[in-house]
Amino acid sequence: MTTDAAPVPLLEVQGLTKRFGSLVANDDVTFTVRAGEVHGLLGENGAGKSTLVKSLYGIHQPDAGRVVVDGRDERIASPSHARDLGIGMVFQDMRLIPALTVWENIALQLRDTPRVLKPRDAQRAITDASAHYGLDVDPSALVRDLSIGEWQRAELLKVLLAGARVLILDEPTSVLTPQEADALFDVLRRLTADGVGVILIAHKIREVRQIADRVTVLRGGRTVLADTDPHELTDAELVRAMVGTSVKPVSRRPEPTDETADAPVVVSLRGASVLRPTGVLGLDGVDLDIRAGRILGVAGIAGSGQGELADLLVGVAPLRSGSMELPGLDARGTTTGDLRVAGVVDVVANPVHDYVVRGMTISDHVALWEATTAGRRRFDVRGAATTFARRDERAGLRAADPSRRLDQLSGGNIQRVLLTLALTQDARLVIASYPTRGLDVLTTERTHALLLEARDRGEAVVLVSEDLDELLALSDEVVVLHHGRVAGTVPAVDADRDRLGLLMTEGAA
Ligand SMILES: Nc1ncnc2c1ncn2[C@@H]1O[C@H](COP(=O)(O)OP(=O)(O)OP(=O)(O)O)[C@@H](O)[C@H]1O
Repeated sequence: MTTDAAPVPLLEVQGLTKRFGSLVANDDVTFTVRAGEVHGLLGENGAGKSTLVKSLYGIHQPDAGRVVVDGRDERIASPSHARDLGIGMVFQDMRLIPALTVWENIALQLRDTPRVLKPRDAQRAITDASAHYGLDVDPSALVRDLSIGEWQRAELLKVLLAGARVLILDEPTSVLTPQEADALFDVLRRLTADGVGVILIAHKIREVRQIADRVTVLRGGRTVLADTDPHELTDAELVRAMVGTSVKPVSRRPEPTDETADAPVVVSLRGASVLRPTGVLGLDGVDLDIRAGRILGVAGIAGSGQGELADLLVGVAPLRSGSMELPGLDARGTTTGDLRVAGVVDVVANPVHDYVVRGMTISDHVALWEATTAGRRRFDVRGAATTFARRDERAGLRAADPSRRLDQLSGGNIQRVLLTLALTQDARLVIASYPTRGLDVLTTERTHALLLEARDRGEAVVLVSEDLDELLALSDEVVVLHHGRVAGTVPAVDADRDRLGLLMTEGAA
């Protein structure tokens, strides 16, 4: 894709430094994006990737350094200024307005939005762009009714129609199924063929290999590898650049056995149905036995009932019909509080929204966790730092200092705190929804090991994930959900990507 590359880079960063108080999040960073390339921005959790792109999108103001756009020095004052300069960004937490249609959302951000919108013109522009880039989405659909993949495509269209020539994507695949991720990469190839420069924040080496033309690696806020063709490096060299040391071989589970297939049932669902807030059935007549000492993988395309299943098991969503028996849990009832005290631990799918309390430190969260899992009303904030240090040592996820505010940590570092608490809890049942989303390579490995350790201690683990490799590597069996129903339960020995993929998309035969 470099044949039509412009001689002047689309974007150049020199010596960029950004501090938050005494913390230096970006330290003398160098970074270049050329027309027609996908530039992978890599690094461990907390390395400074999001901070860098937020400076490029005008959300943060750097303390030092130059940002050169199309050969001109710019001080990017705000996101709208960035958009005027042709820089667009798609966020992890996508930012469309759910109550509006796709075209209304897009029209709101077009450069020359007229005072009176002409729906037909706007819809035609969107349909043309959808066809050109292969971004399939219905302009008249309400955003709240879209799947995550469609939502992301709508977001991309919005950014492209606003005139982006530098497109920033912050971990776009973390919410996508493998098929959706492949489709997104096809779109990125079309964009680069048109001369767009893409900045892609990514954690998975496989994806970097699949799509990135060049990579830059940040470590501890500094550029440790600039502007490099990833094909010149081995996987081990790439990971070493990110983490700074050699990496131990990947931990793989031993061959799955059926020794625990008859282990005691911890929770049993029969004909379990759960309503979504919109009033439609999210989970529809599900039969499932969750057993001690086993990992039950849950697969499905986004919105197939995974969320409702997790919510039911942790007491957030009530049963509409059917039954939930808890023979292996000494629970007084099925409220969230009862279940937590009985040893049900929840790694929520979206910690930033559903776990983090704004303004509170890690210690505060630890005290809250300890109190609710013990069914106490008293919060021991003073003892929390010590407790957390013990858990951190046991988990080995290198969580941040407990005096820091949780809402000020990077996404991956928030996840590490939650995992450190959840996977050192000695629980009865762990519901882990997308536990490695947003985690760097090493932390993902360690989290996998912790889930296997929990299983080997006899905990029942329900692992919800869109990463089929992860499900296949860890699960003893995989249940596939399709439109809220069980499309099939496949023992790990018989499971492969094709079989799971077919059940996910087609349902039961
Ligand atoms: N608004 C803020 N206030 C204080 N510290 C911040 C703020 N935003 C980021 N940081 C800190 O800056 C450092 C870099 O964070 P950043 O989010 O850029 O990392 P990242 O590489 O994107 O990580 P991840 O892969 O986990 O998303 C971290 O130590 C983070 O806690």
